[in-house]
Amino acid sequence: MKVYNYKDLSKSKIEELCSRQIEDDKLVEERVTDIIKTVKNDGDKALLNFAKAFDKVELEKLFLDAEELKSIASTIPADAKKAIETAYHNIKTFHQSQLKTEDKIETMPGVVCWRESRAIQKVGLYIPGGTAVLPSTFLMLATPAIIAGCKDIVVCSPPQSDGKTNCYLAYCAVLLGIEKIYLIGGAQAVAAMAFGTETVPQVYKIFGPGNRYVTTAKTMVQNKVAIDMPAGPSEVLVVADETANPSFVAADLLAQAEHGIDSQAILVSTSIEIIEETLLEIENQLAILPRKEIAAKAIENSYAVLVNDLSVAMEFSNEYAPEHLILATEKFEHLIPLIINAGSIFLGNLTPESAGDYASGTNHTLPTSGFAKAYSGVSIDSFLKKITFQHLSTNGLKNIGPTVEVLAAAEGLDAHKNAVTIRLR
Ligand SMILES: NC(=O)c1ccc[n+]([C@@H]2O[C@H](COP(=O)([O-])OP(=O)(O)OC[C@H]3O[C@@H](n4cnc5c(N)ncnc54)[C@H](O)[C@@H]3O)[C@@H](O)[C@H]2O)c1
Ligand SMILES: N[C@H](CO)Cc1c[nH]c[nH+]1
Ligand SMILES: [Zn+2]
Repeated sequence: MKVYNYKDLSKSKIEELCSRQIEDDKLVEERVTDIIKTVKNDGDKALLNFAKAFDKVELEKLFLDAEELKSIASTIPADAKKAIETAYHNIKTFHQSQLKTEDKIETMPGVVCWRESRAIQKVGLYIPGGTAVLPSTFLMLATPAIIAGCKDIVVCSPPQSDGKTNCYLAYCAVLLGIEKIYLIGGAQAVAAMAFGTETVPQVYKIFGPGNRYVTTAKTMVQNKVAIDMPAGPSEVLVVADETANPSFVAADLLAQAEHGIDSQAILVSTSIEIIEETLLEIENQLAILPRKEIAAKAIENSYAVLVNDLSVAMEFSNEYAPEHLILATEKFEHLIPLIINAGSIFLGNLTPESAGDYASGTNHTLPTSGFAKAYSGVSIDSFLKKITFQHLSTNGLKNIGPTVEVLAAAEGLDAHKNAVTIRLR
């Protein structure tokens, strides 16, 4: 991990450090364009071929039904079952609290406006399963979809080498009442849900994180379906001062680094001692990690920045716009108002990012690659449309009518003006 001193960084170097561009981005785009086209043209046949090519499995069929899921789920160990249920409870509790009814507003006497929410009827959820199968993502996506009231919930996840899925995903399906999992991964899953195939239903909005193939596919199908956000390779930025614990900081950096070689783990600190001790701790902790090759590669592509005070650290963080921001300091309260761009925040030295990944209740599907400047993470709102209503009484029509008539005339739109005039007569 390279160490920079903020005061030596030019504006363009800061931009470069905050960009997540990877050399072969073009190649991934070309490959994904081809995958989408093939799924659009060949439907299920393409999906079976891609499963063979990318997931190394010859599937007999493209989904597991309720009976099969129940049977796989029955093999889950008791402690995992309990942990999934606890996580589900917290995620459900937090997301249920986001359901709000808005007030009706009288903008002028007799003119009443309000908004009501309606669930998106057909949604597609992508559950990653390449380097690691993520049942936690299943909970993070399906729980708010169900609370919001989505009617058709299509779930795709890459198949295992035995053409099935694991007991954790299957147990989530049983717990959530999801009766089918489509065994489709990568860009082809996104294409299948965007365009539909003989077997996979077409949806209106696609949700879920994934690798660069998945994320590129989601951005490419946006003229056909809505998407939650670009939620690509995981990233974390830790702001640490002299009150931070280097072992904890190293553990948090490695937790995101182990997701994939293209993950980013950034440390911004006011203390060179904390940076140096964290780097040593990373080496120690890496040595005993089963996924050490992946994590080491991601750490190699990451960096640390020495700053002279915490406000500069926050400035850098806002420019980077991390998916996860950890404030590893006892003085985190003062920093909260300075946060502008970030997906989810972890406060103080005792709040590991993993808590949010699994079980605190907040959603772990979050914007990456700087998209936290404009997108929020998944929430109940992601599964809802907000529809506006208005009602004019006789008095309301009299009050608002002249304003509409004048503005319509100013735009030269006489039919608009007449729709009011005819009622005022
Ligand atoms: N931002 C978030 O909210 C968030 C949350 C969880 C996970 N993540 C990220 O999700 C990602 C999951 O990635 P993953 O790879 O483990 O699983 P994945 O399910 O996203 O991707 C696996 C699929 O990628 C496709 N694929 C692999 N190599 C390919 C190739 N050469 N050409 C075409 N397609 C190919 C295959 O179809 C395979 O099924 C990680 O980067 C992780 O950091 C992000
Ligand atoms: N850190 C990931 C979001 O970037 C979420 C996750 C799932 N499992 C473990 N972590
Ligand atoms: Zn994680």
